Amino acid sequence: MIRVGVFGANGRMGAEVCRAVQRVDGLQLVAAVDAGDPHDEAEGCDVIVDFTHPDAVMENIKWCIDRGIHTVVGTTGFTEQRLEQVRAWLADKPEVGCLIASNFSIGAVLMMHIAEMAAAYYPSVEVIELHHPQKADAPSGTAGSTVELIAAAREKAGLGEVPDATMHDPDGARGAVVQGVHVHSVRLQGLVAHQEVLFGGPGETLTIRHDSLDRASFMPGVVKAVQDVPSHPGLTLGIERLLGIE
Ligand SMILES: NC(=O)C1=CN([C@@H]2O[C@H](COP(=O)(O)OP(=O)(O)OC[C@H]3O[C@@H](n4cnc5c(N)ncnc54)[C@H](OP(=O)(O)O)[C@@H]3O)[C@@H](O)[C@H]2O)C=CC1
Ligand SMILES: O=C(O)C1=N[C@H](C(=O)O)C[C@H](O)C1
Repeated sequence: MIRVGVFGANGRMGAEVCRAVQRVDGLQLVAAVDAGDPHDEAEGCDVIVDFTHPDAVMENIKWCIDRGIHTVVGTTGFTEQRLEQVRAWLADKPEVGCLIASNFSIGAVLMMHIAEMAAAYYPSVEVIELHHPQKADAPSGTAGSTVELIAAAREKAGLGEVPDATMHDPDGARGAVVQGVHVHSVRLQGLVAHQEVLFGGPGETLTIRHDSLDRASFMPGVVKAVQDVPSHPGLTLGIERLLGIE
């Protein structure tokens, strides 16, 4: 039996995770912690799942690692600097695992993987991410992970700059430029989490789109991560290995 705690338990994702954990044999929900609650009720957990806020997540991860508790982290806002900090904390606790994923939905992981494959073949690329208006950050963590994969694939293929990346754009109508790729963030009532990756070359375009229509889409990935993390010490990024995608 894996004893599971959830940080951000009253939030949109945290509440869904609490319900999902309670439905799975072999997992036991023992702590549901939200902002302002004392963390000590989560002391005896084997794994803590964090869906909180980019401003809170680092402190939460440190709290868990210090106590030898494995973590599954869906909260966004990770930079290379933050990941280095997590690696440093884990170095002092070699038996502890921490899995951080910008997106736990299978379709989103496949979208990123397919975008990485396509990136070498098209000079033009842009990302449009679309989310509910309560989302705390922009661009999304998924868009950040996607452009990181695209940028690496472009570099490996010897592609130079995206052709129109230096256009005069005084009002930001062309979106943010992240790792050389234009990223547009739409926030709209009625949406959950969606992303399009658009590729363009001579006489053709390719659009890869993923839609999370319900937060249920993230739960199989979160549950797999909770079951996996105790046997995988150190830092794991993404759920690709859990899905057999490399
Ligand atoms: N990786 C993935 O697949 C996904 C990632 N996300 C990410 O997860 C995060 C949360 O999203 P969402 O559920 O929509 O956000 P919500 O705002 O609905 O939920 C976050 C919850 O965490 C609480 N909280 C804030 N700080 C702490 C803390 N220190 N300890 C415990 N609880 C805390 C908040 O309380 P209060 O409101 O009082 O501050 C709130 O109840 C975001 O970063 C989002 O991008 C979302 C969906 C999927
Ligand atoms: O805040 C959300 O809702 C989501 N956040 C993650 C992100 O920033 O990529 C994952 C998904 O897009 C939903």
